[in-house]
Amino acid sequence: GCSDDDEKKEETPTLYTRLGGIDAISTVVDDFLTNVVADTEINDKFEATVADSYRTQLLRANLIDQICAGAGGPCSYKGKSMKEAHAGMGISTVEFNALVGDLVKALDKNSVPTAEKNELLAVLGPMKADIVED
Ligand code: HEM
Repeated sequence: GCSDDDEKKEETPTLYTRLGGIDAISTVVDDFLTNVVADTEINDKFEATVADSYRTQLLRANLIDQICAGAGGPCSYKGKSMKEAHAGMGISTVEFNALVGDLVKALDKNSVPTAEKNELLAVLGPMKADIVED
């Protein structure tokens, strides 16, 4: 009946909501891409992307959708699988970690709290196996 126990508990909002929704995620992705392009450890791999504004915008849109969807938001990722997208690039663990560092910097710049930061990294971390080739 009406006991408190039967009532719907306050559910924790999705990670998507706690990150601040699509606008906040888009800002993080923009800062992330800025960091990547400035990161001499990995920016050689993005030379062709940066030289082509269509490719840059597509990458931005795919990253926003991927993070939104992975965080439980109302987006669907329409890009390639991580294996397909990175095949033959020879990405190393060192480079993978550098890119994650660039994402962490972007999350910190936007004051994303530790819990949400770690949850997002836990969504992306398992993709390493499909991206790194060393
Ligand atoms: C968790 C880590 C990573 C995630 C979530 C991720 C995500 C993505 C996504 C969503 C795409 C677009 C796929 C498509 O076009 O359909 C992409 C492409 C790409 N990624 Fe990654 N990536 C990661 C790590 C890396 C690393 C470590 C490097 C290199 C150091 C890298 C280099 C690239 C390049 C060069 C492209 C192609 C961009 C273009 O289309 O011009 N990625 N990645």
